[in-house]
Order: sequence, then structure tokens, then C-alpha cells
Amino acid sequence: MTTMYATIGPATRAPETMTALVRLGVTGFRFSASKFGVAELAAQAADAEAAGRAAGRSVELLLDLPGAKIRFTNADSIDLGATPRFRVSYALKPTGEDDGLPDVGLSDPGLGDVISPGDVLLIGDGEIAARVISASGTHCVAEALEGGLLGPRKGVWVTGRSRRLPASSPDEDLALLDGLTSSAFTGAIVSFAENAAVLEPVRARWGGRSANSVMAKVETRAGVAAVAEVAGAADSVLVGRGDLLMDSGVLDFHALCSAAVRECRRLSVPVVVGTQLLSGMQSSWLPLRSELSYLCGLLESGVDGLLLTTETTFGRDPLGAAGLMADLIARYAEPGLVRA
Ligand SMILES: Nc1ncnc2c1ncn2[C@@H]1O[C@H](COP(=O)(O)OP(=O)(O)O)[C@@H](O)[C@H]1O
Ligand SMILES: C=C(OP(=O)(O)O)C(=O)O
Repeated sequence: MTTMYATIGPATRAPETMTALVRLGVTGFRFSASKFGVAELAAQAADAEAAGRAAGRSVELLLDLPGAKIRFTNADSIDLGATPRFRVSYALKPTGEDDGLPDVGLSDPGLGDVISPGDVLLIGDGEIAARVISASGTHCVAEALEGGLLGPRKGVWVTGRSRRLPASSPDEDLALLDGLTSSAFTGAIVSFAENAAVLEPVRARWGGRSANSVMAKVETRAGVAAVAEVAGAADSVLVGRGDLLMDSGVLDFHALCSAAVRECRRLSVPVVVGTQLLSGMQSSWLPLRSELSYLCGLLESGVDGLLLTTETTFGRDPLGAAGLMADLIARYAEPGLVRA
């Protein structure tokens, strides 16, 4: 059976929406730990478990750990259409200088060392870009290239520079697992998995929760290069195409995605592919032709699962996106199809 995961966000937080998603064929939910506090995450998992019960199914509830990613620290959204310039303070908390600009902090102040005027900051999965206008030892001022809404705690990459600082210890991820031990989550997703060792402390804590307790998110060049080792230590692998594009560049992206899926299938480790599979449906009732073809090709090649991300967090029609994905699974991943 091909699995289908939906990421929970403002568009799908209501318990009755979760139940409707399960009825449509969603087999698991993904919760972005970088976006919410422990109490809200536990509440989301409890609601999702109840939603599964209401639909008569047990659903996977996967906590997506933040991992070693550098993020802005703003708790509220900033409208970069109204004020395209903003200050990035190289501290956890913004410095609050009084120049009238919105101010965001950095979860890892060390990123400031590599930022220079003229650099382009890619934010989130690259949907917002901002050029650095000026930089000092304590902060820089950046200007959004095309406006947009800077949501809370978005990841930030400096184009052409290191994608992130050397992998920080997973201590914060592990503390989160410990804080949620008694929650309804059935497993965890380890972000930026690039070796087997990073999965071990997660398995030691949550390994017994379900058959898919430890999912490894492969989303960097190094992760794809080590995918055999990573897959060998995980219950399943998620190919995170959002961050992968940030790290791979556009030319190598497809080759890396394909290599990761192929290797997992060769090793018989379940592989799930995610991000922008039906992104056209976030703002339109039709998906893009290109994503439709890619998605059906993935199903024909025998991928084990698919992950909806912003289609179900912010999409205008999350149920429509999940329903279409379920129909495509039924149409293109049926047993009996000749698999590559
Ligand atoms: N407010 C939110 N609530 C729930 N999920 C969110 C929210 N914002 C983003 N997400 C989800 O979290 C994931 C990461 O989103 P994004 O913020 O764009 O990138 P990152 O956190 O990797 O910088 C995406 O799958 C997105 O759908
Ligand atoms: C699923 C992904 O992770 P995140 O949403 O944290 O960017 C991805 O990068 O595709």
C-alpha cells in the first residue's frame, strides 16, 4: 500500500479536517516541530489520534524534528510587501535598534560571520529571497526581492555559502522527544540525516513506539551520498525536496532525488517523497502539468509514500489536494502495474 502523509498547519488544524483527511486516504500526519511549542504539538497529536479513531483508522503521527538548521527567530509573520527591508540581528533575540525596520534574530548567531553585502538570503524552501544591503559585526539589513510574507521561524540559507554551520548537536531535538514521551506521536522524523549515528539516540528514546518510529529525512547532498548507511539505520526514508534544492542547486536536484529513491528501493527500505508534489493546488483548483507528470511517474516507479507539505498547511483546498493524491495513488500505484 502506498502511504500518504499530510503536514498539519493552519489550514488543517481543526480536528474535523483531520478526520476528513483520514477518510480521504491520508495514512499519517506530519507535525513541524520548528513551528510550535511542546504543549501545542502534544495537543495536535492528541487531536490527530482522535481524528483517526473517528474515521475508524489508526494513523501515523510523525514529529518532524527541527535538526541543525539555522532559522530566523520571529514568532510572528512580517509582511515584506509592506516593508521590504528588515534587520537580521546576529543573536537569538533581536537587538531592537530603533531604525524603524522589522527585526529578526538568528537561531545560530555564527551565520552572521559569513554574511556580506550583496549576498542573497534564501528563506524557507527558497520561496522568499532577500539581498543583503549592509552588514556589520552585529547585524545586517536585507531587502526582499519580491515581497511576500516572512512566516515564523523560517530557515535561512546564504546563497553560495555554507548551507548551515557544522552540524550542531541534536540536543535540542532529543530534549523535545523527552518532553513529548507521553504524547500520542508514533514516531519522529530526523532532519538532515547524513549518517547512521544521528538516528541512534532517537531510536533509543522512541524506537519502540511503532513500526515506523524513526524516519530519516534525506535533504542534502551529503545525505544522498550516505543514503545506504542512513536507510540501513532507519525504519523509512523521507526525501525532503524542499531543502534538497537549496543544497543541490537546480542542475543536480533531479539526479539526487532519483538516486535516493532508487537506493532505498534497492535496499527495500520504504521511501517517501515530499514537498511541492501538488503545489499548484495551493492557489488554484488544478495542479501544474509538470508536477502531475512527476508525481504519477513516481507512483509508477513504485515509491512507497508521498508527503503533502504546504498543500495541507496553507493550501486553499487541502482536502482537494489529498483527495487528488489518493485518486492518483489508486490510478497509478495499483498492484499489477509493471514497476521499473
Ligand atoms: N505555521 C505553520 N504551521 C504548520 N506548518 C508549517 C507552518 N509554516 C510552515 N509549515 C510547514 O513546515 C515545513 C517547513 O516550512 P518552512 O518554514 O517553509 O521551511 P523551514 O521551516 O524548513 O524553513 C513545511 O512543510 C511547511 O508546510
Ligand atoms: C519536508 C521537508 O522539510 P522542511 O519542511 O522542514 O523544509 C523538505 O525539505 O522537503
